[in-house]
Amino acid sequence: MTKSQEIVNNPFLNKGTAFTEAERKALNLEGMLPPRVQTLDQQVERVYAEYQQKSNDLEKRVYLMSIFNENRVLFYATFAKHVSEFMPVVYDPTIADSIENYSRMYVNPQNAAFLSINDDSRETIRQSLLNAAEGRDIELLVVTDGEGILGIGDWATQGIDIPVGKLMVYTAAAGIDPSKVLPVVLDAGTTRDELRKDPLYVGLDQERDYSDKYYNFVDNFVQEAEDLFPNLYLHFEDFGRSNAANILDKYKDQFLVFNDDIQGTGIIVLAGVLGALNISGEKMTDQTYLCYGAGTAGAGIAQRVCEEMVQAGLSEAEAKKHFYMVDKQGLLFDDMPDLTPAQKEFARSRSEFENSEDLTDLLSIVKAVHPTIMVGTSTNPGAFTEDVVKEMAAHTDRPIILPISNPTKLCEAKASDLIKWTDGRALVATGVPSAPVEYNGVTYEIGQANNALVYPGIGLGAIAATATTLNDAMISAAAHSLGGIVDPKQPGAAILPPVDRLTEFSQTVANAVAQSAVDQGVTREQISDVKGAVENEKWYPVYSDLTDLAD
Ligand SMILES: NC(=O)c1ccc[n+]([C@@H]2O[C@H](COP(=O)([O-])OP(=O)(O)OC[C@H]3O[C@@H](n4cnc5c(N)ncnc54)[C@H](O)[C@@H]3O)[C@@H](O)[C@H]2O)c1
Ligand SMILES: O=C(O)C[C@H](O)C(=O)O
Ligand SMILES: [Mn+2]
Repeated sequence: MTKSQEIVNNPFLNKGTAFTEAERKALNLEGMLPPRVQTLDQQVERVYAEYQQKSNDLEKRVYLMSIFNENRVLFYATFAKHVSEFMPVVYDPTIADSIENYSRMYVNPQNAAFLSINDDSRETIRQSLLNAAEGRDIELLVVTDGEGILGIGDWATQGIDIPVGKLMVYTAAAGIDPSKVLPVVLDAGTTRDELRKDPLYVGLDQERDYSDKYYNFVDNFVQEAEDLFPNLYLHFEDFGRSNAANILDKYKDQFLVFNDDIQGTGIIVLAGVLGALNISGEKMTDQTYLCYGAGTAGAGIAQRVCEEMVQAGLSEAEAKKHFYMVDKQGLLFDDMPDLTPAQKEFARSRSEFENSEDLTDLLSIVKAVHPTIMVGTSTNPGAFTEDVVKEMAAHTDRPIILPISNPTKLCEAKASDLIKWTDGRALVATGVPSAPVEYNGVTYEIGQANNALVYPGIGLGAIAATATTLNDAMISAAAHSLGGIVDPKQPGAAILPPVDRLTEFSQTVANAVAQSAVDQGVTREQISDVKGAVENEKWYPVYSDLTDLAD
């Protein structure tokens, strides 16, 4: 390829019709582009107009991805102008359709690294990461093994769109430089037979590996990534229930790592609960918490809220008494043989109930324990039925209800139903965006309890502070920093800040996390001006002069 072709084909350099006359001359681009030089604003207008022509969200997403593949500045400049409109298209829920159709729609690897358990030597992994990074200095890496994609299960290699999409949100929300990021998928096989049988499937045709070989593969990847990119922030996403917590626990004291489903979700739900208590005027330590769907996210959230009760003055044993975990078996009891380690922490004793054998369905459980907070992470659509919700609302003034299973088709309840069934008393947030609900003359704004509202700021804060670890104090600081953004006195106020202010509160979260790291002294460098360090780390979608790339 000639140098001029390399430039126009490099999404980190390409400006399309916005290459200036001087650049076209200096870089030998004359004749390679139509003659009129356009501004970035004009390009953004053109992209948005074309986007609006697309007939459904998946087509819109495919179109935006083509812009992303060609020109990062143009993609992010357009995204910045339409944040709340683009979020559900670029990210959840439309990303779920794009993952399910990934192989048949395959067009471009999107600068991702694809690693295979069949070739898991450290040399191959190292070379693969180097190839995908193309000499770029990587500071943020999002990795999945595709086993627990949202609530839609095992999509193995097709799950790569999750790291790609999460990284897009990092840049749009927090201004992470898109040339410093790397999406990675670890293909360890799949449990989904229909994928394996599909001749178009681009991943490995083999059973998912659950042996030590899998952990060895993950370890080779982590060690090589940490070695190649020494200042790395390593984000784990959508690993399966049997692996996610193990992997986080294995690396969290050694490297700067983050599990979004456990920690990010814990933070956003805690922030939502704090927002709800701010509205109701109730105390955290008076709450009774019901986790419905005690998997990776459910347990991560319960741990975070429990930690908050401990910080509010309860002993750990006292705090745990406020929690009830429900999974497929019903209410979880400590004599059940198949509990996960995280479930065991919160399992109850049968002796607490006269009818423990009957506590196998949500309605009976709600009747027995009278929760004041109910969080759904079960992937069981519609599980928060009218009966369940009315029963809950009969025993508490302001029931806090967060059905956050994604995507939309898996959500435990619709926000509009929750408001209606509780006569406007419920304090609600959902995992995907929900439209405001009109009820009895009040407009109820529905917050989005999605980790996307916090993980970009956490990453930016940790990277800007040169943090060496991401610890509980930093995580708690992130959750508390979102308070005060919503006016709790406004009737129908949301419990979480609105997505159209995502960039603003990502900055707030980043400042809080960076400040906490600096206060604790867990940074590589001495930082005196925390806000300045966060601002310095930010990238903005504007073109820079490329004439000096000329030979
Ligand atoms: N909004 C957010 O920010 C956010 C973040 C993470 C996960 N989630 C969503 O939460 C859901 C769960 O994700 P995860 O990573 O924890 O998955 P997971 O597989 O680890 O956990 C799901 C749990 O639900 C249980 N379950 C399944 N059917 C059930 C039923 N009928 N009744 C009770 N429990 C049932 C499973 O046994 C499992 O323990 C997904 O839909 C995901 O999209 C949302
Ligand atoms: O990706 C999302 O929308 C949130 C979360 O990480 C999930 O797994 O559902
Ligand atoms: Mn996730």
